[in-house]
Amino acid sequence: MSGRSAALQPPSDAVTPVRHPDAPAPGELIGSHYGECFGCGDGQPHGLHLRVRAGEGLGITAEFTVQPAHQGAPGLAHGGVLTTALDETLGSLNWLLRTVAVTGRLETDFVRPVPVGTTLHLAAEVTAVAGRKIYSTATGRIGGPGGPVAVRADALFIEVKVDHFVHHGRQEEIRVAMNDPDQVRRARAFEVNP
Ligand SMILES: CCCCC/C=C\C/C=C\C/C=C\C/C=C\CCCC(=O)SCCNC(=O)CCNC(=O)[C@H](O)C(C)(C)COP(=O)(O)OP(=O)(O)OC[C@H]1O[C@@H](n2cnc3c(N)ncnc32)[C@H](O)[C@@H]1OP(=O)(O)O
Repeated sequence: MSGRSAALQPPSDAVTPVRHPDAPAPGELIGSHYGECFGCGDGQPHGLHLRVRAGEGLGITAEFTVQPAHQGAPGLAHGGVLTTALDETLGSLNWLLRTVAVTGRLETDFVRPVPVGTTLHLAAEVTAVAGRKIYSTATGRIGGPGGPVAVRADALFIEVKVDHFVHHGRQEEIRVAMNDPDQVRRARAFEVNP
């Protein structure tokens, strides 16, 4: 059963965006956007450590292996953790558009339980853009990239400036991030749009 809410239906003036000329090449492993990110950072021992690759066109793929720390029921992944994996994969589409955007709305269908130890094969794509609104969709499959769907999601991301994080983030972490040349370089890569 899947029914998208009205907020996730692109308006009639929505367009199909183009992949940014500086987007990572298809097959390229996309590094973490922030080392302390719960979804993709190496600095979080219980994080998802999601590994994301650029796909063709407006698509991306990712893998996440469910760890014991991710349980919601004995031996099964927590639904919120699975949603995080989808959110992180959908967020990584930012790299293809070279746009900084945050999740505004995210709707998840949980289709099959996902046992601990399972590698979730995720795939996401941008479906439409209308002004600052970016519409996207994702699936998580088990057993392989062509395996049965365990989770799927539709999302609306909203474009923001890098300043969004500087303004809203706790100063302690912002200070550390801004003193890290690698982090500043990653953030700057998004500020240069054609
Ligand atoms: C120095 C450190 C830098 C670190 C950053 C470095 C690099 C980052 C770069 C890239 C990152 C790459 C990968 C990221 C991967 C994964 C990240 C995971 C993603 C997340 O996990 S991210 C956290 C959760 N996320 C939030 O923390 C958002 C909280 N929220 C807000 O910050 C505001 O709420 C905001 C900004 C969303 C909107 O606020 P706003 O004032 O800018 O805009 P406004 O309200 O006018 O909305 C404009 C149009 O969007 C429509 N709209 C808005 N919200 C909607 C909703 N919920 N449902 C339906 N429609 C919605 C309106 O209806 C209007 O539509 P219309 O134009 O048609 O009227």
